[in-house]
Amino acid sequence: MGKNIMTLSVAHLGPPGTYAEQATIFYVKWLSHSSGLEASLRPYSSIAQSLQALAQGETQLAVVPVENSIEGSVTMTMDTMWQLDSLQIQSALILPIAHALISCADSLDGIKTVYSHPQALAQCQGWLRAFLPNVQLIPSNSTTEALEKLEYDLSIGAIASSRAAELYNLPILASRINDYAENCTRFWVISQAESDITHQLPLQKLTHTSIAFSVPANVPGALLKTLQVFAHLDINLSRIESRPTKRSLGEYLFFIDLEADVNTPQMKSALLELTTYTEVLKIFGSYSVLSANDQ
Ligand SMILES: O=C(O)C(=O)C[C@]1(C(=O)O)C=C[C@@H](O)C=C1
Repeated sequence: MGKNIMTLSVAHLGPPGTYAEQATIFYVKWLSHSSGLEASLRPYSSIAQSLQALAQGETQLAVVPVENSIEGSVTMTMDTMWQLDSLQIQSALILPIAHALISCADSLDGIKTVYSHPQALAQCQGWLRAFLPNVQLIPSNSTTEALEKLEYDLSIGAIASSRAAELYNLPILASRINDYAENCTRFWVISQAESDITHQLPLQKLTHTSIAFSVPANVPGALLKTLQVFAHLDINLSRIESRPTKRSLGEYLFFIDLEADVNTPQMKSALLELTTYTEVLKIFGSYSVLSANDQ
């Protein structure tokens, strides 16, 4: 098969109009400009399903949200990355997020229920408390999942992007309702580990590495020992998050982003030394960060 002839498919959270789709469109345009690779978009109904589709080979890439500047980690992404084996991060991209309240109601007074992804509801919680204190908030799989209901029920609102409102031809009742104006979400572009696609994607300077691990016992210094490995080798951490192992209360997995390329001698020896202090260690790979700010 010709190297650049096949069209890649990219899984993302749907239905159309999500921020994940917006991030995917940005990445696909960037791919086409920088390497001539063409890609088609495949929406899935949850973040977990888009990663599972990738793991099962239904698509070659997936674009998933990882972290938001207001609300922090997207837990569904972290948990699924841990559960699925052999996934590799190819790029990170940062997308500015501006939420709108979309509804067919005449005014805010008519709204009884607001749907959105839990991340979006959380990013607008102050605005919701101030302007819609008595509405019922209903979490959905994505910001756009409930949009099709809106034209049939004037008492429903949804929080999504103004781009989504345009796409579904729905009115915006309030714009820029996120509690902090500088709202950004980081996404990862993911492939299967050691897949052919790795060799086709444009070469980039690998500036970050993401890993996750569990520690063998809940003893004093267990986390400290792992962090000291990086401190001693002068490797900077840009993020650390914990998630429950789900095995028992008080037991955690740690997700760490490092500012270094996995192929450097320091990182190679750091990761080797790290295995002495970890139970399970997953290396999600090295990548560079693209900014979708100027789209
Ligand atoms: O529901 C969407 O539109 C998404 O793309 C998901 C998601 C997220 O999970 O963080 C992405 C960006 C915003 O932070 C809000 C929601």
